Amino acid sequence: QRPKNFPPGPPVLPILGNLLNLSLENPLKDFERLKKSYGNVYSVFIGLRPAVVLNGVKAVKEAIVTNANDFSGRPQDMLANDIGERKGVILADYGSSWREHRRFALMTLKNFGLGKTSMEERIHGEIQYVVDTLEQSIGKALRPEVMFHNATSNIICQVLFGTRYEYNDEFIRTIVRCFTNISKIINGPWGTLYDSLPMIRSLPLPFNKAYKTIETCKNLVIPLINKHKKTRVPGEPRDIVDCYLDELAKRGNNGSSFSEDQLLIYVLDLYLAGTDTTSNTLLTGFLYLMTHPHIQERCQQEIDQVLEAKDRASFEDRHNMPYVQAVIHEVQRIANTVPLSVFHCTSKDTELMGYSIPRGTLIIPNLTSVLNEEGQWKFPHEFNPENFLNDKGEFVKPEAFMPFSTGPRMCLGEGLARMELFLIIVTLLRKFKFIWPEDAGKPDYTQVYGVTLTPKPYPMKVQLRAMK
Ligand code: HEM
Repeated sequence: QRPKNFPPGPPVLPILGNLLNLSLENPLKDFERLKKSYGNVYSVFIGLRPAVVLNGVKAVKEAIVTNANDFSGRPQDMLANDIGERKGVILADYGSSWREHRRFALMTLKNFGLGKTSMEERIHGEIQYVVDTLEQSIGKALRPEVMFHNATSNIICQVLFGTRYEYNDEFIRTIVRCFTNISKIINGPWGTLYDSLPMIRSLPLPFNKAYKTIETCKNLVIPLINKHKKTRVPGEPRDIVDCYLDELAKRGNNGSSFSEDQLLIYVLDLYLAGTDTTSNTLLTGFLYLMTHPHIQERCQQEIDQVLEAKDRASFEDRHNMPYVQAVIHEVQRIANTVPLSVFHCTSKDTELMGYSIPRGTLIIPNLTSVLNEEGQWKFPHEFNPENFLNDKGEFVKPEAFMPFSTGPRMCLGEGLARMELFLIIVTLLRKFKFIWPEDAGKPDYTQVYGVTLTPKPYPMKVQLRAMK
């Protein structure tokens, strides 16, 4: 039953809690409906587990920014944590190991060139393979999901392992398949049942496959780490794995949170967080650009004007491209790539907007409710770059733009993701015209639910643009 002064919510059934109020396939509409009945801060029981859902910019910020110390934990007893052994960054609880690994990730991402040229070099290097793939597809319809997925995967692989893979490489294909399967299990009905009903966890049910699959991933990465150990020159890191090994040598074994076991999960974390998110955002972007040709053309005009004869775009050019910036941000708003953020958890008994919330309560920041919140956007329910432009046509970023979440747990890959989105979209729009194939019927903007939202697979046609 609800603790005293807990946020309101639908009546709770024994054992099942509110599972019957939520679609296990896609609960986003249910969360929206419950908001209408119970307000911006309400509670649901996912089986036996109490959860508080935060809706709208005010409630989300008040919890995870203003009261960040109380609201920045991660639940530690769900399938995802059990698989990840509570290590790494994404699912680590709010504490010193998380803090050290987060700081280290931000620092190493910076040293590998975020904001400097070398990250741009790596991204541009990978874009060339995308350009080649598109050039080979001129005149034919192609399905872009594998291409974008491989590109974002390679960018993060270069930062992590200093290497990229051919688009048909077995490593990439296996790791992508494994992560897709794990995320399907975690998000699907079996994962939800595992999280809601602890008594079924020891039974031989389909969620056990997730443990086997993560072993396959680890077995792919262990040889890479071993190779780094053999070939590295201490103090001269080539990539993040080398940086971590340097740090490990420096810290030794005296109580540090850094260890080789941590490294394995840390690397898998960054790979996982950095791939699907960015590629799904790109997929949404090109779906909308193809089906809104006037917006695509206006971007191309601005790109031609700003880049003139320059041989390629740099991230700095964004400051001269307000319209392109507005389009990319609008793509992120509509893509709503991580719709319920990553779940948080209260780390102590606390209060929010007059309600009492005990320690250990699951917190669901409903980013969807912020990205389409009425009153925060000029056009909350349509794809319209005007959401990010003021009367003078200048780029502005409303407070409710939080696809990367906010507060101390906010996405640490934001800088990398934004650089990738900008350079990929600008380079491709400069070179190609993207066309919705005539025989493809009406575009379907429905998204497939998961930790990340994905557009349904769609076809794409490309034509070379005459370079100005
Ligand atoms: C468009 C692309 C991306 C989106 C929309 C996105 C979104 C998010 C969101 C919503 C969170 C949860 C924040 C919270 O718990 O409040 C998150 C966390 C995280 N993201 Fe991203 N992300 C993207 C790209 C990336 C990339 C490229 C990386 C890789 C470097 C990355 C690494 C992480 C990590 C490590 C966390 C966990 C942070 C923590 O728990 O402290 N993300 N991201």
